[in-house]
This record gives sequence, structure tokens and C-alpha cells, in this order.
Amino acid sequence: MLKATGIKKAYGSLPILKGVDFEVAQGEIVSIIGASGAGKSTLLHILGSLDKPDEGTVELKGTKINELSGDLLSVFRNKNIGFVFQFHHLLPEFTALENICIPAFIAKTNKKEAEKRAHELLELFGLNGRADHKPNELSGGEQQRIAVARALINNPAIVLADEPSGNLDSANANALHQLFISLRDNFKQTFVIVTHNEDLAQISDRVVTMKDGFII
Ligand SMILES: Nc1ncnc2c1ncn2[C@@H]1O[C@H](COP(=O)(O)OP(=O)(O)OP(=O)(O)O)[C@@H](O)[C@H]1O
Repeated sequence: MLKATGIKKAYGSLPILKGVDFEVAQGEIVSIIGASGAGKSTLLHILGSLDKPDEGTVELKGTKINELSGDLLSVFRNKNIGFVFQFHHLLPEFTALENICIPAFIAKTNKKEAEKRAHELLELFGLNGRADHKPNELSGGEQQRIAVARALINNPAIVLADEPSGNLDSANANALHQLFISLRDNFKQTFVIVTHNEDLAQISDRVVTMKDGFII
């Protein structure tokens, strides 16, 4: 599903990734762990085409995404890759429903269809009653689940998450982790997750460790 080969990346003269090979299959949850500064977020950004490698290739569903640029890349990314970050980055002036729909509107999905899918996700996530709430009217755990729904609205092939539970208390973190598991079990949703959370690493299908610019 996603395959990265020979990924190298330096910032200035400082090599961060020194030849990383990484693969994830559909329906797999892979956690990337490692010390602070090991290059985990840098790798995730490259896997998600938010950043380009100096060397190496990233292939998603047979498309070499490191070779795409401009509008082609933006359209491909919006359709195929969902992102969840440590901070939810919901737009404060929009409701939960509107926030979830944003990637669908960017993909030019019609409003009715996007809102139908958003309502389905809200129901699935136990957030039915929250559709019209603004982010500041939601709890931290609810905000992050809305961010996950936003990541899923276009049915992406893969969800990339960078410390998704890093800002949550343990009960909300646990609820989020269970949500990932149920999305994998019920929809074969694929996840690559950078995390320092040991519980999340433990319930993943596979854990890879980064050290000194390599996966060890
Ligand atoms: N845009 C950038 N310009 C220069 N250096 C950068 C840039 N982004 C990251 N770095 C450096 O690259 C190294 C790896 O950063 P990265 O964020 O990938 O690490 P990480 O393993 O995700 O760490 P953490 O667990 O603390 O989030 C760090 O030394 C960081 O300072």
C-alpha cells in the first residue's frame, strides 16, 4: 500500500534520515517510536508528501508521490492521505460538521454528500449531538475525534498521525486508540502513527524504532 525506499533527508549539512526503508500494508497500524530528534516526524512528513526526500522514493497505491508536485500533488494528497496532528488544528469559527467537511469541499464533493458522510462519521464516533458545536464548545478528546473524522472524510488510503494522543489525558487517549483499532477492524483503515505513548505502541500491529537516521 505505502512503500518508502532509500529515504535520505538532511537539513543543511545535518543528515536526519540516512537511508530509511519503510512499508505498510492495508489494514495495518504501524507505530514509529524513537528518541526525540530521531527523525520520526521528518519521516512521517515525507511519507505524507508534505516534505520531499533528498533521495529515495515514496510509493502510495502504485503512485510515486515524491515525483508529483503542484496541483497534482495537492489533489492526490487530499484524496488519499489523511492527517492527524498532536493539536487538532480545527478552524475555530466553523462547526464540527463544517470542519469535518473541509477536505471534501476541497475535493469538490457536493455539499449534501459531504455532510451525509460527515454525519455518518459523527455517529460512528459517538458524537451525534456535537455536529453544530464550535471547537471551543467541545472537550479535548471530542476535538481530536473531530480531527480524525476530518482526516477520514475523503476515505483516504492511509492516515498518518503525529503524536495524536500527545495532548490528551489517559482516558481520552485510550478512547482515541480504541477508535483507531475499530477503524482498522471494521474498515481495514491503514495507520502510520508517530508516538511516545507506550499503550498506543503496544496495541499497534507493528512497531518500528528510529535511531540515528535509520529504522533499526
Ligand atoms: N525544518 C527543519 N529545519 C532544520 N532542522 C529541522 C527541521 N525539521 C526538523 N529538524 C531537525 O531534524 C531533527 C529530527 O526532527 P524530527 O522532528 O523529525 O524528530 P522527532 O523524532 O519527530 O522528534 P520528537 O519526538 O521530539 O518530535 C531534529 O534535530 C530537528 O531539530
